[in-house]
Amino acid sequence: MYAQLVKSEGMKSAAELSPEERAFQERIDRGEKIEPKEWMPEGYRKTLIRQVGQHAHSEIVGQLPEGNWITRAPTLERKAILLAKVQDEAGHGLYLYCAAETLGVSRDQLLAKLHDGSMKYSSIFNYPTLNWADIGAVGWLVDGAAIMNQVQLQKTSYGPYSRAMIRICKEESFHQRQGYDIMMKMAQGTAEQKAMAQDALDRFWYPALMMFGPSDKDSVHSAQSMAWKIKINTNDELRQKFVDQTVPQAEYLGLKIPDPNLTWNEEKKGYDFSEPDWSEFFEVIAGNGPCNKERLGARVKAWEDGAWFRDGLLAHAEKAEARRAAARVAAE
Ligand SMILES: CC(C)(COP(=O)(O)OP(=O)(O)OC[C@H]1O[C@@H](n2cnc3c(N)ncnc32)[C@H](O)[C@@H]1OP(=O)(O)O)[C@@H](O)C(=O)NCCC(=O)NCCSC(=O)Cc1ccccc1
Repeated sequence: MYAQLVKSEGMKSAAELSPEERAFQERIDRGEKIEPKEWMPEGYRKTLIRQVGQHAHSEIVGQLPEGNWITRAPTLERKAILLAKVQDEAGHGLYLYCAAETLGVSRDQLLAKLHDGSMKYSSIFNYPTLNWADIGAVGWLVDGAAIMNQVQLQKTSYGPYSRAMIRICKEESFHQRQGYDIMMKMAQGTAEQKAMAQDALDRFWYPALMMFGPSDKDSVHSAQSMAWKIKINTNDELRQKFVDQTVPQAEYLGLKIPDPNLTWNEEKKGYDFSEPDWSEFFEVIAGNGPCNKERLGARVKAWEDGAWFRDGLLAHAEKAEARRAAARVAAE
């Protein structure tokens, strides 16, 4: 199995693997889960820290575009739903930071890398949410794309990551349903509301397709990550599945996918569709998207504003420890 995979940069051939690495690869090939204290190649650990850490950062930064609309939700019910959804994303982030911590990196270290720009988060959260229809489009398309990826990641080889995905997927499917419900209301509303829904779809379609990462030929990590079953599918496979799932949903809403080349291909039993503008994608992940500075600025400010609270917690823990130490001495 390993020998058949196309090599990615820096990836060893089957013959180059050490005996430990070969035994590790055999465990992966048998479908065994790898648990925190077990031996793993350094590259496996590093790749997981990168992916799980970026995933956690995406959940945390991902609160910002929707959080922006909590105070402006059109009804009390919509507000309560959106509030719950955004809180769920915070929970996913914390859950994923815990999974990353089992690999020997602290949450503070990961956050420092997010804040200095050396770790990424999903490109999608660098686009603005301009009106209420965008909140529908985010739930429908962004959570829809996130689940398409995460359902597969439930089968990932690292135990803590795979278990985190099971819980997260349950919540993400509620998120996607609430987004689709907003789109339904708008698409069935006044002509103006339907136009807003179409406009939101027009703006979010290609950024949602970019969430799956660059096309397979430009994906530097896929081959090694798939050999280690950190990733289960290629970026293009998941993008295709997402398009095939989403087109009928758009048709049901009476909305048009903004792609003149979208056609059903009977032979592959899937849609042919236009690629996103990859130069835009690479600009966004290099920090030059419409909202990168605003998003990162908001996270750095939240970290700095929380300094007094972290200091307080630390001072309290130190006092409590000093009291325990004094009690131990007195008891001796
Ligand atoms: C598929 C991929 C994202 C990328 O495949 P890989 O094998 O890792 O990389 P590949 O070689 O193909 O790419 C080369 C370079 O390009 C980077 N890059 C690629 N794509 C992106 C991108 N879209 N954005 C930014 N950067 C991207 C990639 O890191 C690498 O750069 P590096 O070398 O690190 O500097 C994978 O990491 C994965 O499945 N992650 C887990 C899922 C996950 O993180 N989900 C997040 C959304 S969760 C959510 O949204 C929930 C929610 C909903 C609503 C509201 C709030 C929250």
